[in-house]
Amino acid sequence: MSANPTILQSHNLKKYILETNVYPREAETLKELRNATASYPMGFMGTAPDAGQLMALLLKLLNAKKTLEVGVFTGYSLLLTALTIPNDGKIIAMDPDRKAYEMGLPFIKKAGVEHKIDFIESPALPGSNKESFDFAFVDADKDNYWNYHERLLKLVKIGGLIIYDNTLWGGSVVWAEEDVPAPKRKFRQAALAFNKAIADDSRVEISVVSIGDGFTICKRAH
Ligand SMILES: C[S@@+](CC[C@H](N)C(=O)[O-])C[C@H]1O[C@@H](n2cnc3c(N)ncnc32)[C@H](O)[C@@H]1O
Ligand SMILES: O=c1cc(-c2ccc(O)cc2)oc2c(O)c(O)ccc12
Repeated sequence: MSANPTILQSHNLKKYILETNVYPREAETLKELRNATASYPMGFMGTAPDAGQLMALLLKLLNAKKTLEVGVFTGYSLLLTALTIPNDGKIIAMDPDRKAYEMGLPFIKKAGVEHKIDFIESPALPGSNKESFDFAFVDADKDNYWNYHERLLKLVKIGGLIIYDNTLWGGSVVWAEEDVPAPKRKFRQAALAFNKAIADDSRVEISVVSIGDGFTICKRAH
């Protein structure tokens, strides 16, 4: 897996998509946050901008107002969501790493969307089981995705969406185990198990999209 993971077959094709259709439409504050994150430790973990563009489109299609985010880091996906939902929308965002969130906070403030964010400095998941969210984005500890899924199916409304990031884990889901760098094997196994389980889950309609590091988009069916 490279420092800038892509599962598209061609780096040139990815560059073309970014330069032609993604960067020209990316909000200035998001661009600034992305650039600042690039020199932050583990900066490569930020959600890919092309995947973010798809997420914004889905948020708009859904008219999402109340959302949940598990795994904030410096806040690329958080700022993107805050810029996309209406002015009276709310995002509950959970991450034990307040320092990374605070690195991105000036960009959130500059964008004028801080009032939409309720940052919880804690590992997920929230205590409540009340179903009320239109949308959830999960981009945290990959070996916990199934636990998040079970919980989110109680928290997201019927018809709502859940997106899981990194479900193709740098494309390594189709590699031989011995070709995967040892530190990456645990989350590869987690992605393999998650992808198999979600395929069998009739509570959701799904699409696995080879964008960013792999997005699994789930619509709660019942
Ligand atoms: C890949 S980064 C998130 C990237 C973010 N979506 C973005 O666009 O910049 C993963 C984050 O998950 C957080 N994390 C790890 N375990 C977690 C947990 N149990 N609950 C919530 N967040 C967690 C880490 O602290 C890290 O900031
Ligand atoms: O290399 C990574 C690592 C993570 C990661 C590790 C441990 C956690 O508790 C959470 C996240 O996440 C990544 C990620 O989301 C990404 O898009 C690329 C690389 C990594």
